Amino acid sequence: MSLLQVSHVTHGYGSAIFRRTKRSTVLSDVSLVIEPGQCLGLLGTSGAGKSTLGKVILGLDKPRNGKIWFQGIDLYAASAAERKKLRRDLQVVFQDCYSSVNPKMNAEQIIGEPLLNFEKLSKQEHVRRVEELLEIVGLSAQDRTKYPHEFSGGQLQRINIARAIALKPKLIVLDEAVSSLDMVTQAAILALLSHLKMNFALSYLFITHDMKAAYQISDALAVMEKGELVVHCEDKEQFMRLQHPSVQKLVQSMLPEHPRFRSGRDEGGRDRATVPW
Ligand SMILES: Nc1ncnc2c1ncn2[C@@H]1O[C@H](COP(=O)(O)OP(=O)(O)OP(=O)(O)O)[C@@H](O)[C@H]1O
Repeated sequence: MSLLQVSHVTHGYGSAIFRRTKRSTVLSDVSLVIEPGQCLGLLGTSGAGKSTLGKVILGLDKPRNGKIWFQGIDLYAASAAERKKLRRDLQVVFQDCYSSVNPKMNAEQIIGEPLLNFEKLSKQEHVRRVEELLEIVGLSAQDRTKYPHEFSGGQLQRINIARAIALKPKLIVLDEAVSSLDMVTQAAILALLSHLKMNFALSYLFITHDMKAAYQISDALAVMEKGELVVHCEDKEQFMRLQHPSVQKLVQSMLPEHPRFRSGRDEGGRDRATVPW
């Protein structure tokens, strides 16, 4: 059974006014799957509908049509008890690490919030779990008393990741989660996410416009255009070889500056199926 199955989802915004329907379609008949332990990179230009799909998958925005199956349960038809369980297993990390946290809460309060909501831990156990989570994401136990303004953007995104993994979820929606970070920090956070995925058997929906970042972290890749899923490929190496114009454009966008890697052929005249670095 797939972990997540998005089945023929259509969604839009707007409302019917005086019987005249003024609605825009943002998602058109989107279907995809994410398997346990898999990262699906979801690419597309601005306004393609990626974040809207993320919200629909998170259970935050009921689609007009179609179904979201998460762990075999119809997300929008689930009972209250089922929804509570699904909420634990479905987490999110957004792009803006600063607006994702309450500036008046310290790291312990931020990371510990889901634990307080979902688990009954003693004060001692609670602190120990928070300290452990801080260390898992590459910060130190002493950081628990610090406030958001005392962290860099990269460190704060680590705090957001620690909060997202606190309840040992199955799927994390990473919505442009590394996009606002500088290249070095971005690489470090991508390495952390890959490490966590392997060690905690996590699955990700990695929403991005950055082909290089998507290639680095994903197993499968998909492309959205104007609300439609135009490409969905289970194997990222195979994706790189697709002739679809959107894929070609994305592959070109990630070619390194070095002339050796600019052409589609290597020194021996062989096809470069993938981009080496
Ligand atoms: N709450 C909303 N009300 C009305 N329109 C919305 C709303 N949220 C998004 N949209 C519109 O839906 C379309 C898709 O937006 P969405 O944010 O899902 O795209 P995206 O691919 O994630 O783009 P970006 O990479 O810029 O975030 C856009 O045209 C956007 O203006």
